[in-house]
Amino acid sequence: MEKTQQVPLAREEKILVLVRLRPLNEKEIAANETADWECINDTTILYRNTLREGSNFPSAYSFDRVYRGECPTRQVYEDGTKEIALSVVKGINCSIFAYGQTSSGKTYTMSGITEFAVADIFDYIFQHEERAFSVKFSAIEIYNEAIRDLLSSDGTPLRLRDDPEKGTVVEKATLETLRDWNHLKELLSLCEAQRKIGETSLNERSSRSHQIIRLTVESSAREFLDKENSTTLMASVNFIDLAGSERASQAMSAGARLKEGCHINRSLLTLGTVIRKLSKGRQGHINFRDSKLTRILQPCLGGNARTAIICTLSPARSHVELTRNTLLFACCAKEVTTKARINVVMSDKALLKQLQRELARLETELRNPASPASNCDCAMTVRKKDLQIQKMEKQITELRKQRDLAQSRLEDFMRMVEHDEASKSGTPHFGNHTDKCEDGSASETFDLDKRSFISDGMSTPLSSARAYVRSHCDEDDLDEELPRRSEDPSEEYCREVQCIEVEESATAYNNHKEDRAEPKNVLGRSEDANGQNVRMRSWNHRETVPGTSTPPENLGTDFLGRPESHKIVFPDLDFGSSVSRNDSMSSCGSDSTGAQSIRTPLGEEGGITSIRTFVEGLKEMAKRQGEVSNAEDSGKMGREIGLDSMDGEFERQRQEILELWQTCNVSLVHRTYFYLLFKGDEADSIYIGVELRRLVFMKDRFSQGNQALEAGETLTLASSRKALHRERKMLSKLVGKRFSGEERRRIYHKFGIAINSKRRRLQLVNELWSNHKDMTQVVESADVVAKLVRFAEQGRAMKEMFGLTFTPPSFLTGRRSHSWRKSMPTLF
Ligand SMILES: Nc1ncnc2c1ncn2[C@@H]1O[C@H](COP(=O)(O)OP(=O)(O)OP(=O)(O)O)[C@@H](O)[C@H]1O
Repeated sequence: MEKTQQVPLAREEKILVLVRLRPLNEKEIAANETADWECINDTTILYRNTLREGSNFPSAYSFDRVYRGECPTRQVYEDGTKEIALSVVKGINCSIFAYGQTSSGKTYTMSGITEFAVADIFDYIFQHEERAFSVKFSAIEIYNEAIRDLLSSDGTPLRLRDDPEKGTVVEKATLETLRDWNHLKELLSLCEAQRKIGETSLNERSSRSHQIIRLTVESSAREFLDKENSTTLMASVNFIDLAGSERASQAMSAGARLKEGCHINRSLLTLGTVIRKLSKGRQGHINFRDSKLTRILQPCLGGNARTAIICTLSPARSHVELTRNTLLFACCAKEVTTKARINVVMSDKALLKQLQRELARLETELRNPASPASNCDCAMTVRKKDLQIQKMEKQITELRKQRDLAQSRLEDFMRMVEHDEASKSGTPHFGNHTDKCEDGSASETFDLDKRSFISDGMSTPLSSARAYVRSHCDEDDLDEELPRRSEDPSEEYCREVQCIEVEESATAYNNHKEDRAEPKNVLGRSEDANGQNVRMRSWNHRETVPGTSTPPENLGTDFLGRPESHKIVFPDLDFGSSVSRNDSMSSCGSDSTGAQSIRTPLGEEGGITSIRTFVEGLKEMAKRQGEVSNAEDSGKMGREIGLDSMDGEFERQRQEILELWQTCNVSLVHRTYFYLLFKGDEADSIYIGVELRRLVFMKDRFSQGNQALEAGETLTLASSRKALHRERKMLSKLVGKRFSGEERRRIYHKFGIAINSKRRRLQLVNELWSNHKDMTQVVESADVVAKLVRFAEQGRAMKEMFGLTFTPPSFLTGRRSHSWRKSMPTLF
């Protein structure tokens, strides 16, 4: 019989923070330094300078463990970091890093910890012959904000790439499959030789870069290898030796050392800020992207990983300030929570099979009502669902009306545009309009019928805005001095910008998604960044490996495995809002991720024939997961699959959206509408989820140099940039119309534009939405664009119309819905 896939839970835990005090070194002793710090027990370190003046700083600091100078690294490893490091063999990502001022003992500590941990990992592997393991090694350093591969003599900086599934990825980093202990030692020596080291007055061999050594461990049960239902555990452990903070005056650095010191301090400052913000509970924007170090470390700092930080200290009085800084960092770090999961990778076949089984089960249950005992419950549920369906049907009718109204307005508007074009060129146009684009690229036929597509869906403001801008892209008379046209197309633009969906877009989008499937290797997984197949390898070098430690028991058995590729994943979307039906639908959207792999069969196999079936199905899935969760860990599962409310996620997601808008050159009008409409109500979660997925997809396509489809248009990074440029030009035309002279002056002032500067309107619109990190600017940009497009007059109805493709009538009315499937991708 086939194994049932467990739905493991995520485990939230605080970062483990250890403090290691080194003894005074020879130089410090020679300089008659006093040791001002003392570990008074296993968890507390005390500042003992009796001469110190009254200070605001505390004298005692407590952590998970503190270690005195004479304490060996082995002990720091054994009772602190070992358990975390060994999580990797159970499919849980983990990181151990050393933080502290220069010469405080980071490299000393991390080199020992790395070797002990790898020895134990080897040991575990040899004790578990029933599983086939593969261990890969990679090492990079971040030197002066450039990333270098420590396993390659080629000094070319490596690039960071944002991968929608894997997060931030270092491109083209060498990945060595570890053979044995000697191989590991060889690689470690290579890293040591390659790493940037320099002499400062505080440390003869001061590390001038942040070093990250990564081991990626994969394992599969031999019994199931090459079988359809094989699953793989895959996780990485990072050993991170940070460069040390330093004062230029103390390190006596100059020239190259000084420059290095500046880079080191800057990136550590960003790390400190990130940790400080995370310690306060992840509200607001967390600036992970401000340095390469924090981008790479993002998962260890609050993401899907277990993390230990070893803060190293010098006891010397002369270093008291830096020591205090380190302790403050450590105090914040101990408040940071991470949420590690078991990372399970399923083969495509196994995944498909499981989903088909699940689908069949749900259908059977719906067709044959449950046992008499639960009939009553069932009837209640059905009644409830019926009521919900009726309510939604009403909403659909209402939305249809709004859509039809928008459609007729759009048609009027298009007629007006054609008329306008015809009168300009002197040639009458009926129905079709050939649209010349600014870049001189191939013109496009603008067909009213196509534009009014609206059979089932509605477009996002983005698509409509673009349609309008395109239809006017021959208007280059944007200079402030040029006379304005007597008609004001912007009026229509403002009204129409809210409308309608191109149904074809969904189809094309879907097709693209299908095209996205990556090449698979024999284990059914994608190739890694180097194009190497990620394959199982058995381990055959028992005799060469030192260390005999026993693996920790029961590590993470109650974790939630979340996919990076085809992992078992239940929908990421928040299900908690009142629009639960919509949420349910979204869980069936098409995506190329693991989530998609789950969803596709539902749609493609046509197992869902009515909304009731569908809703029940999803509900059942959620319930099933809830059961597993209860069995394993009292109810956390609910949160994992999003049954709770948005839980403060809103701010984080909104920040992500702001950033993605900028990256993907999303229409300013779209941004404004979205920003002003969705302020974090419970019911907004679905829209936010939809927007995020759409943007992530678009960004992903762009970053691969591919096209994305948006409302039926093929977009590339370049074309989206151009569209945005055209939109800015259009908006610049409205500045004079919408704002009085006084208002304009005020706005120019706000955006730092000289009142008498040339083309100031264009300057202004170029400033709008130009800095997603500056929330004041975001708010003001939204305000200005809203006024330009008269958003305020459009009312709340817009919210419901905003890209609302998840209530396709044909689906809800029970028709077997082709268009439903087509409309789904806009959810992602
Ligand atoms: N706990 C310790 N016990 C004994 N010696 C130590 C200890 N920690 C560090 N040292 C010694 O102190 C010196 C500096 O240590 P190390 O190079 O590890 O510091 P670091 O924090 O990595 O410095 P940098 O940031 O400049 O690279 C080394 O000679 C090391 O052997």
